[in-house]
Amino acid sequence: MNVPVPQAPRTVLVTGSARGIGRATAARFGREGARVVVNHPPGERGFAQETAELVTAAGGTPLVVEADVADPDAVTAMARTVHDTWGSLDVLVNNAGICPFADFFDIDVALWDRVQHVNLRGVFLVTQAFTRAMVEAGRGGRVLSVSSISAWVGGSQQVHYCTTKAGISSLMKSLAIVLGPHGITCNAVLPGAIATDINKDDWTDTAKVDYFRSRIPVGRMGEPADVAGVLWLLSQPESAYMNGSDVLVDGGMFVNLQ
Ligand SMILES: NC(=O)C1=CN([C@@H]2O[C@H](COP(=O)(O)OP(=O)(O)OC[C@H]3O[C@@H](n4cnc5c(N)ncnc54)[C@H](O)[C@@H]3O)[C@@H](O)[C@H]2O)C=CC1
Ligand SMILES: C[C@H](O)[C@@H]1OC(=O)[C@H](O)[C@@H]1O
Repeated sequence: MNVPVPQAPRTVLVTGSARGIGRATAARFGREGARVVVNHPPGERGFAQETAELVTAAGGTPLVVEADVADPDAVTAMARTVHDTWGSLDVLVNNAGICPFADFFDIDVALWDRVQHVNLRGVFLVTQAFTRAMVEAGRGGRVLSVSSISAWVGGSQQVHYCTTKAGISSLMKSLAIVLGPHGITCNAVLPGAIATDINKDDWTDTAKVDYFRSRIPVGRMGEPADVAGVLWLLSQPESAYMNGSDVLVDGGMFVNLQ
């Protein structure tokens, strides 16, 4: 099936868009006049409202929806709200994620499960809930999931986290096969070191920040807009033949071994 050109205004869901990369991505899609679902977990409505104001200021139309992506019932309710309000999506950005740094021997089952449920099960739940209607709508579309450079490398304090990022990348490859025949492409974006809250505490270690910066050929840490721009690019008609790809967004950090 030829992938139809998405018709403006497009309807976009960005999970975890109260802050960080998700916020920048929601605002970026707002700039094209999109209808943007701003998703946030319980307790972050204030941040989400700030994102909604940015979407509106950029020219888009926001819809703030609370849902913990790890909670199947909350995801089902979010899908019902979005479909009742705007119908099916054109673009799904699976962005929500957590990375509570911890020593391997300090990771208990509860922490392991929480990271797995938010970062990986959440992508499964949201993608299944929303692509079912996308298939029925027959307009094609995009599923873009934020994996990480951590899908390709390890982290001594990220044993629980890196596995979820590798899982996201793998999930997109299988879904590329399932959804491709419906004109819905599935790709993973793999950011490197991006200055957001997820790193706020970890980057108080100035030696680590200096090491990261020394590994990045473009000479700077990433910003949320660096990732948002690539996510927007991958939503464009010109990316229609990318399906099952991993797209590094790291300034050259991964390849810079020597
Ligand atoms: N900042 C970085 O260096 C990198 C980040 N990433 C990924 O980028 C994505 C966004 O993270 P950042 O913006 O950096 O961090 P962040 O901590 O600034 O933002 C995370 C977002 O996820 C939301 N969130 C957390 N748990 C949620 C849940 N259960 N349900 C719904 N939303 C939830 C938060 O409200 C927040 O908006 C994550 O998937 C992260 O793994 C990947 C590679 C590098
Ligand atoms: C949370 C990490 O510091 C950040 O997110 C990732 O996926 C990479 O490991 C980055 O360093």
